[in-house]
Amino acid sequence: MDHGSPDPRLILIFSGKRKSGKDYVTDLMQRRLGPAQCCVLRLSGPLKQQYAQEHGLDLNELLSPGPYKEQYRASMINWGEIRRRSDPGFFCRLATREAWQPVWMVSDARRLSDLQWFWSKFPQQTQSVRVQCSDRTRQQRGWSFTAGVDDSESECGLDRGVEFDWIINNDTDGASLEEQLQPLLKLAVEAADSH
Ligand SMILES: Nc1ncnc2c1ncn2[C@@H]1O[C@H](COP(=O)(O)OP(=O)(O)O)[C@@H](O)[C@H]1O
Ligand SMILES: C[C@@](O)(CCOP(=O)(O)OP(=O)(O)O)CC(=O)O
Repeated sequence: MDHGSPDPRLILIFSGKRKSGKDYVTDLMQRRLGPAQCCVLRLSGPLKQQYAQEHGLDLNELLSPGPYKEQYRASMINWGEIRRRSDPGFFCRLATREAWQPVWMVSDARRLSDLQWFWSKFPQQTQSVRVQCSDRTRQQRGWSFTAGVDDSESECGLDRGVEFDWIINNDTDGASLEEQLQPLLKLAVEAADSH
C-alpha cells in the first residue's frame, strides 16, 4: 500500500440505514479491541472535511450524530456524488491511506462501488456487515423520513444485490447486541493475533 504499512488482516465493511447504529456498533467494537489492533474508518470523513472547508462549516458538528449534519446531508450527498462519478474509489482511498492497524472497520459503506473497491483491492480480507433495525427504533433515535435522502442511493444503494457476510440486528428491544458481536470480535482478535 502507498502508506508503507503491511496490508490489513481483516476489513469489516459496515452498512445500514441512518440511525441503524453503524457508528455505535463500530465504536463499541473498537473499544473492545483497542486502538492498536483496530481502527474505525469513515468514508464520510474526508468527504465532510472537504465539504466543511469549501462551505465554511463546523467539521466537528458535521462529524457528530446531532441535527447539524442533517441540515447539510442532502447537499453533501450531491457534492459527494459529483466526486464519485469521476472516481468511484476517491473517498475509499482517502479514508484508508493512513490506516496501519491489522483490523479495519469501515463504518459507512453506502454504495456497491464502495464495497467493490474493497473487494477488488483486498479480496481475501474483506467481509460485509449489515446493521439493521426497525423504522420504529430509528425514529426513537431521531430519524424521520426525508425525501431526497432516504430514497436516494446514499441510503438505498445496498438494499438489494448484496449477500452480506454478517447481519446485526440493533433494535432497542431486540436480541442482545453483545451476543451478536461475539463472533465478529473473535474473528477480529484472531486476525490481529496473526499479524
Ligand atoms: N444499541 C444501542 N443502544 C443504545 N443507543 C444506541 C444503540 N444503537 C444506536 N444508538 C444510538 O442511536 C443514535 C444513532 O446511532 P448511530 O450509531 O449514530 O447510527 P448511524 O451511524 O447508523 O447513523 C446514536 O445516538 C446512538 O448512540
Ligand atoms: C454525505 C454523506 O457522507 C453523509 C454521511 O454522514 P454519516 O456517515 O455521519 O451518516 P449516518 O451515520 O448514516 O448518520 C452520505 C453520502 O452519501 O456520502
